[in-house]
Amino acid sequence: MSRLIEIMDTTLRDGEQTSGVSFSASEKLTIAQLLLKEVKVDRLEVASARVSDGEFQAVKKITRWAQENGCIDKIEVLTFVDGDTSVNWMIDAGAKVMNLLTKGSMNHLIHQLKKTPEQHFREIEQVISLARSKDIRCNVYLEDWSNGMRNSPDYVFQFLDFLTRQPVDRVLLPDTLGVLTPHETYTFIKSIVDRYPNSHFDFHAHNDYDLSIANVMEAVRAGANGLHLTVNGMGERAGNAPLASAIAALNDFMPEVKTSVVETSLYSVSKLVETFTGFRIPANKPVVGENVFTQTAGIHADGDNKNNLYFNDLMPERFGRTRKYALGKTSGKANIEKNLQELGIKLSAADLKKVTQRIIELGDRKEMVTREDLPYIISDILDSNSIEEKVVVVNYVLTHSKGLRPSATLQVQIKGQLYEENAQGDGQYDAFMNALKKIYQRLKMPLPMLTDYTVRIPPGGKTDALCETIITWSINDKEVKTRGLDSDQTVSAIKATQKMLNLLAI
Ligand SMILES: CC(C)C(=O)C(=O)O
Repeated sequence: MSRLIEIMDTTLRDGEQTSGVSFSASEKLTIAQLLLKEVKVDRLEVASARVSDGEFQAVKKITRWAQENGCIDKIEVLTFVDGDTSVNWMIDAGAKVMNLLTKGSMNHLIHQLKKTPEQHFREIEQVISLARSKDIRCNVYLEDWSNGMRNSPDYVFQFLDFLTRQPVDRVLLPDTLGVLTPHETYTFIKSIVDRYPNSHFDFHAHNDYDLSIANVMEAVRAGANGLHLTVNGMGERAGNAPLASAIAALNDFMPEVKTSVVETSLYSVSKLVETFTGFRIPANKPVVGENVFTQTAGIHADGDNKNNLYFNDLMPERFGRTRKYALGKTSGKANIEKNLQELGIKLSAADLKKVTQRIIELGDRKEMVTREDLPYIISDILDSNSIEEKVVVVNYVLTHSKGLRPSATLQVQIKGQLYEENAQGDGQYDAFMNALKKIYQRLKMPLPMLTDYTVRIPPGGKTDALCETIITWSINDKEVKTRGLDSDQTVSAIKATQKMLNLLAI
């Protein structure tokens, strides 16, 4: 039978200690509801006591909701060894579980509190006893426990002996400065679990050396009963152990344990926290980052078609996500075909080659091409297919400066002959058109009237590659629309104009 590991999410307490992050009361409640109802973490640490009036109001809002929804025992608040102050704060805020912050290393005890272990334990005992008399349950944090195990293990064990005699539900073991190696995490926790087999121990990792997930796994292997995690790894300095990665690692590498967390809800809570904090999820962040289920190399997309050669167990669907195939200079035909399949578009081999070529060109210019761009690229290419290039805009210089009118110098090749003109205009494109008009007037050739000019970008707002200009022209009472596509808006208008010139020349 698998062992159940309790997951305590501390995004709203330790996560909020990320520099520059502060949740409003409503944001805290929304995140708490999502974490408890959808993600189904076991417990939530929502605030530190006494921090501010705003924090007090937020806790009140959450405890009121939790009372009504029968989960008040899942809401925890970090409190201090401060006589009756934190306990009274808890009572007023309606909270029922306190995580009492105490000193887990001799170093902290001597230099910060300037107290003996006996004094510290006596004060802790008083707070716990008061809290219990008010029907508040107690967990105890041993702050700086990891350094305590390194430098003052006798003190740590003296402390743990003391706690076994207290009405405490859980002992919380923080690697406060994120300094533990996986080996130490295992050894320290194993020695504690072996000595106190009937107590409950949570491990609280920090990510200063990027070892938080490895440490979380070693803590579980050593027998820890619970883990403290945060959404997106938010938290002080380098943050805490990220919830999504920890759950994925436990599920995939430790079949002997299980958690209650619902993997498919991890992405939505991650996005919610990103939105509320403005703290962007790195695109390569495991499980929740934008790019982590995107195959970029064509050879990988090709392998996906051949017995899923490039898949691992982290299938995006597990986390409510989908695999994507990037478009760019390394993506190749296989990636483009995958995207076309998703869009339900079929192309001839010749057109596919042209689309591939265009995407490589865009990629070479360091421009990002998204799936949303693809229909625009295709329609541009199909459009151009049917037009014979009798008129080519060969070269142009466009100027735009403060205090001077925009100007254009233009060279156009018409049926093999090169013509050059320059002109000014109200904008760069207007200057371009005025130069073009001069050439056409010189040749006594008519130019249609521009009657409409529309600019669009592909939907989703994610592209930085493309802008589409659709120009409506009117000539001899007939209307014709041409389209140009480029990352530069003026260039896309010039491309649409060249198409019109070629339609005219037919
Ligand atoms: C405040 C304490 C509990 C903490 O977050 C830590 O030690 O990491």
